[in-house]
Amino acid sequence: MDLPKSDEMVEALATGFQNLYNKYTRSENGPQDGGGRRDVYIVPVNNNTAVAAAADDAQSQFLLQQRYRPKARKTFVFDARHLCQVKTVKWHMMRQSRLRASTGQCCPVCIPNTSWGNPKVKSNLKNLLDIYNIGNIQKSMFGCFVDDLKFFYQLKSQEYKYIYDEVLEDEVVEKAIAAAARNACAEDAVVGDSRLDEEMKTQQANTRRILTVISANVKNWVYKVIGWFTYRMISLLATSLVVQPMQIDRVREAEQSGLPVIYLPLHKSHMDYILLGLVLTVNNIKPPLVAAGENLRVFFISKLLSFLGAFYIKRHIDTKRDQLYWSVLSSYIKNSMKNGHHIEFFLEGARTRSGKCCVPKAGLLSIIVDAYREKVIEDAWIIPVSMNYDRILEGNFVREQLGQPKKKETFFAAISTFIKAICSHYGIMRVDFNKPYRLRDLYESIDKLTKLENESLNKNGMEIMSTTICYKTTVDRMAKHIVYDCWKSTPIMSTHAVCFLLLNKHRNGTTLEQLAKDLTMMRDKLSQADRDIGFSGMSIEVIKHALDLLGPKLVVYENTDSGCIVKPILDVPVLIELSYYGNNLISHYMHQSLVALTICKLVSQDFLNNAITETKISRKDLIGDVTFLTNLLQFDFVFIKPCDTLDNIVDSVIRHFEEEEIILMDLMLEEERRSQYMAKMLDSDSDDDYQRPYVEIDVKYRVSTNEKSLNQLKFYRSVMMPYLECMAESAGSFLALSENSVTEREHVQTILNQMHENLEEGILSYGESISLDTIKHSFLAFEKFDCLQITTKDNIKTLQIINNQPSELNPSMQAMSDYIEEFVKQIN
Ligand SMILES: O=P(O)(O)OC[C@H](O)CO
Repeated sequence: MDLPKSDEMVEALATGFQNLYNKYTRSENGPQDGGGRRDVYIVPVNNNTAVAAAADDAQSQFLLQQRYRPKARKTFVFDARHLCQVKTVKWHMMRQSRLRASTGQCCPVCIPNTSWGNPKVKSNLKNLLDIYNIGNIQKSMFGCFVDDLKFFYQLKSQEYKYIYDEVLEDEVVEKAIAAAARNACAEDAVVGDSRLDEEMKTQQANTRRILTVISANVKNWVYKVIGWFTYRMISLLATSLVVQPMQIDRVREAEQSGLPVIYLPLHKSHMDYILLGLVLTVNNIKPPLVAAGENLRVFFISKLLSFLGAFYIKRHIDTKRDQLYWSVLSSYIKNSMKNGHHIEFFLEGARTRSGKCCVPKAGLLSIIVDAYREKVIEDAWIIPVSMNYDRILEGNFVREQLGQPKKKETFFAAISTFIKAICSHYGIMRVDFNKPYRLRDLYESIDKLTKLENESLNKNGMEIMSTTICYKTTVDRMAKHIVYDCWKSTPIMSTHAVCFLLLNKHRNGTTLEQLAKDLTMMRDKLSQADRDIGFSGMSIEVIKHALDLLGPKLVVYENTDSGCIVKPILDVPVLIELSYYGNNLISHYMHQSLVALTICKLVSQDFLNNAITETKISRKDLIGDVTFLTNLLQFDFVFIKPCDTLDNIVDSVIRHFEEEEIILMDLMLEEERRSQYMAKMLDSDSDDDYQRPYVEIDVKYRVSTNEKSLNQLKFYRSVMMPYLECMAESAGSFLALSENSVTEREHVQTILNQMHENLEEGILSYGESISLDTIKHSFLAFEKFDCLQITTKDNIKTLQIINNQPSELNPSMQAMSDYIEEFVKQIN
């Protein structure tokens, strides 16, 4: 029978009350009022009454009461009168606190002594753009403009020691000066004392010059004035500047411990330095000295940034050739920490051009680790930070990704960006601090891993790493661990989610309703996976907000027969810009995508076109191909933490795919897995593990033919496909070369042109595959695979194909190209 809506509601309420009635009973035990009347209370029906009665001794009664009463009374008891009052009294609705993933925890393997805490915490975000939200500032009659000025004026002045002389007198720097002087005289036939003295003076002057450029010159009053000015400006640009107070408290605690704090943010925008400094300043936490690239040394701005703690460093340092420079820089950073300064630098070196996190460079981190090993500092706090924007101030990096040279930073460019910025809007900005941990803990854990690896190389009769290489590997792994964790805990902003869905699910457009449905589903899945979501509210409103920020140049609305359709514009520059935002989600999908790419390669084409019903793939093949992909993309992604293994990652993806019914659950598979596990356990327990070879049992996975599962598999595959397409184009380009060698600049251009042509012809499926970064990274990967040789002379890079006898370990460029093509073949 079809009930009208109102009848349905009455039915539902009646059933609800009936259930409630069955669960509760009347009790006369309520407190007496003034007139001696007792309130009637409703209490839950105690199913254990019978049990309680049977318990004859006082102790068991007491124990039962302890077990059942407090919880029941606290949770359920309510006054019956309130039920009658509900119609007349205004309800005070208690909003249930939203729970938020407690992201940014330390690695439980490498930092085992820091507690993990709850996976979910009460959502308690704070908008710092509301000045009355920050400190004890009271609203005055003059309004917030004057109030925030007063707030900045009253901020605590921090102590910043100028350490120029300490560095000049540092023994290491003195030795480097002497070495540089000796080197300069090395070519002279006869070197007298006066010649050496002269050269020493030249090198000392050189050192002073270097140091003047490097040294920050922090002024507290500038911090306050500029702090206030930036605060006002950001209030104009952004809706909110969001932080989590709990994270700020942790940072404050670390900062007050007396150890130097090393802030390591992921680099998205030039706003990063400003935001981090501002967030710390308004919370009365001493801001760090910030390593800035020499490209930011532009008129006026460089001085200003130096007053705010920026110290300028060369973008590329050759530690062997630039020994004097390196020793001055190291000494400056070490002495800064020794003198109570905190340090901030970007492990990735430059801002990400693709939106995803970049593979880190370990140079500056090695100085910090050196300082600890040389006992210049007792230890330090590591705080990975992520700054997130609904939209970045820089606009986009499309020009550079399409191969055009980077525009130089100038004073006028900065002013024009600033003017453009205040005429636009940038939505929400977020600053998240991961849980601080000790440098020593991370260093010692990773160092142990490296040493174990070296031991195993030794036992297997392979060439071991030298002490220097061991140390370099450790620091490199530390850097990778830090960015991996940080990227994985970065919150997802509204624009990220919408762009990701448009590119990977609805390239040809969809209705707002469908997009909202997908967004809701994605939010749920991300929350289940403990990813923090940087937006709230109804999905449809979130989408409108994101589309509004992205603007009409990227996404259009189209009226069709089936209603209003939201559609990304499929031009290359637009796709690159959309993928910049969408790529933030790759951190969540990258492992699934690697496995999906491999499954699609391993199963036959017929299967994906639904022509055959079932196929099996071997785990060994799967692992082999995933390993290849991680090596191929090693300059684009950090896929694995140093303390984890690819096997673990593949296993967890397989489990996830089983839940999604992409891989079919198989009892046999479980058996095989168990025996695999047992075999491994027995093998590791065994004393004579070097005599007996370990026999791996191969497991076969059944891939589902269900249409829904196949679509899901194709979705995962699409996430990383642009990177694979770019790699395939790059490998293919070498096969068409008439010469054996070519300059990098020339060849990059050839590849870019070829990609544009292939896109038009439909050979390439994803416009966003066209990416300068990935092309350059492909060269480095091919060099690692010994297919390509890269030589640099007079700052010109030359690429040369290696025509060695190809083997399984060293595939030729042809084999490399064929192999990658198998991953990117088009499927319906
Ligand atoms: O992204 P880049 O290459 O402009 O470098 C940005 C660095 O922050 C300079 O300090």
